Amino acid sequence: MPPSSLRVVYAFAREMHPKTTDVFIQYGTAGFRTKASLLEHVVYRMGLLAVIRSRVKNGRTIGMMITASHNLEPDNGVKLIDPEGEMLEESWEAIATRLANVSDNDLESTTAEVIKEVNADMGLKASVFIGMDTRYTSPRLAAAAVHGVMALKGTAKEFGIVTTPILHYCVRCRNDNTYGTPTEEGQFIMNHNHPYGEQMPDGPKSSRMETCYYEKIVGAFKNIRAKLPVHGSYNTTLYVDGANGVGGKKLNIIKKSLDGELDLVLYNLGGNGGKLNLNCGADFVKVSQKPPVGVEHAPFQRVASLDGDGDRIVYYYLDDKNQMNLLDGDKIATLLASYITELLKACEVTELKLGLVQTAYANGASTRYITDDLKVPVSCVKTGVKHLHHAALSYDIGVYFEANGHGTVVYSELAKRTIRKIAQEGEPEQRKAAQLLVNFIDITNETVGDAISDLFLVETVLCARGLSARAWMTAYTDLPCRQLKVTVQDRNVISTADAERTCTSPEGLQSKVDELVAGYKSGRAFVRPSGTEDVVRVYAEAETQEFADQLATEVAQAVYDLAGGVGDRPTPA
Ligand SMILES: CC(=O)N[C@H]1[C@@H](OP(=O)(O)O)O[C@H](CO)[C@@H](O)[C@@H]1O
Ligand SMILES: [Mg+2]
Repeated sequence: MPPSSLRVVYAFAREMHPKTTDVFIQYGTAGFRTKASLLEHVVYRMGLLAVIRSRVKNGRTIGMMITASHNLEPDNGVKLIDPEGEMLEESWEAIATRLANVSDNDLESTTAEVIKEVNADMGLKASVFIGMDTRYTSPRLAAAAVHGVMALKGTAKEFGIVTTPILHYCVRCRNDNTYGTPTEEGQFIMNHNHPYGEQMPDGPKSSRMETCYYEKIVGAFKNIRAKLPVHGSYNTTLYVDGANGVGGKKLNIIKKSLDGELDLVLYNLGGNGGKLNLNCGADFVKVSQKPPVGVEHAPFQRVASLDGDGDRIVYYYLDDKNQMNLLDGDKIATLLASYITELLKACEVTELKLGLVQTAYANGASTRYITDDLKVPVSCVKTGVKHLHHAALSYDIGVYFEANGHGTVVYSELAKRTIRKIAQEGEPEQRKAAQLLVNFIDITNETVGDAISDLFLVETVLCARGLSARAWMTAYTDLPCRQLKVTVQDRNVISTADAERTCTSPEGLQSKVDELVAGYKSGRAFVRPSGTEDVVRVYAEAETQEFADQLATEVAQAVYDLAGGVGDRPTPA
């Protein structure tokens, strides 16, 4: 691209999306995330970067999702999606941070430098898919994204309000039509064809694109249900907390096509003044260990709680003493892994290696259960789905979940080929199990953790085993745990190693944590800087809730003292 063309980049930025703040912003665990009012120039610049990335990937489609997930309404964010539907390659995060923080005056030259450094052929076509969550600031940011894409002569397609995993899925399908229906023919709310860019046909004015996603997941769910009679203590009524976000809205569309196989009773769909993620949603339920506001149910009723952008899910029920019983990402991962293992055994497949991936936040009891009872290999990686996803790809079948309910299952080509072959050519009993497994794979959104896909996977296993949530709970008993946040002057003074389980700086903090942990039976604790909030996170578990709370408070105090705490000292949990 001749240098003169880059003037458009500068002019657009100055006129429409000027940088109005000097606050430094960093591409973290989940892209950029901060107050929506500080983001417009960042999103515009990510539009530029998405085009450059698309060209480096030979014109393959890149995704841009406008969301701040489980954060409250005033926040927003943006993250890029790579061609396979995965998170942006880690080495590009620093480039994203650099481009987001340069002054408007330096934007033109920095863009040119980046293009040179990554060796992008700016003569190639470029395609970017853009989706957003339900925040009122999202449409404005999506417009900034489109402008960024157009400034570098890429083609932007807007999907409007979608869950994050729907956008990941669509990006993957656009680049690999064996995974799903090619997205060109789907529903596009709007095409922005640059006059010199790639010309994309308008899709039919139906919801074909989403139907493709729905067809994949719900179609496979209905297929599997036809083979699995409802029995035992499984009940087809499922209550759902939609966090007043996009996931509940999409389930409301799906609900009508379920033909009674699953009776979804939906709450917190965003109407009636319900505020996004406020005292509801998967993150609130997991961290506070309290039921969400706005959901009414009888004791033992199974409830699924989604987060604001529909990529996380946890389950819970209240018992007859109104006590919270949480079935989190660890419980979901173990449920799915044990069912897949059971089906593989019935298929008589021994050559496929199944493994589970967790983070340090996984409850110690779950890790012990996986190793001792399920006898499945388990690895621990750094927080953030990209780390889990990559580790899971090293298995033929990799099950990964963060304790907060973000996860999925990935299957290698060998695993899929092997299972499909048995489904067609195996002995009758093997064939039956393999056919269930084929449907199970189809329900899965392998690109990223997906609350909707995970919901149907969980419901499948519970139905197949005739389990109530109460019976599912008995697989193992969680160690009581507590999470706290500490505000410090600069959270980057904390460095960690060993999948974030050991703190390597500031000096003395880890030995203090070790000393505190040693005072508790079944005690475990660690600290790490958050990648999405300006805080240090503290995690502790111990034999009783009282001890877990106490240990967490003591560790939080150590962080405050040794890592430059600001504001109020941590108060007892
Ligand atoms: C303890 C915890 O739940 N951390 C979350 C949170 O990251 P932090 O880096 O801890 O802020 O947001 C991430 C993005 O949603 C998610 O991947 C991660 O698991
Ligand atoms: Mg989310």
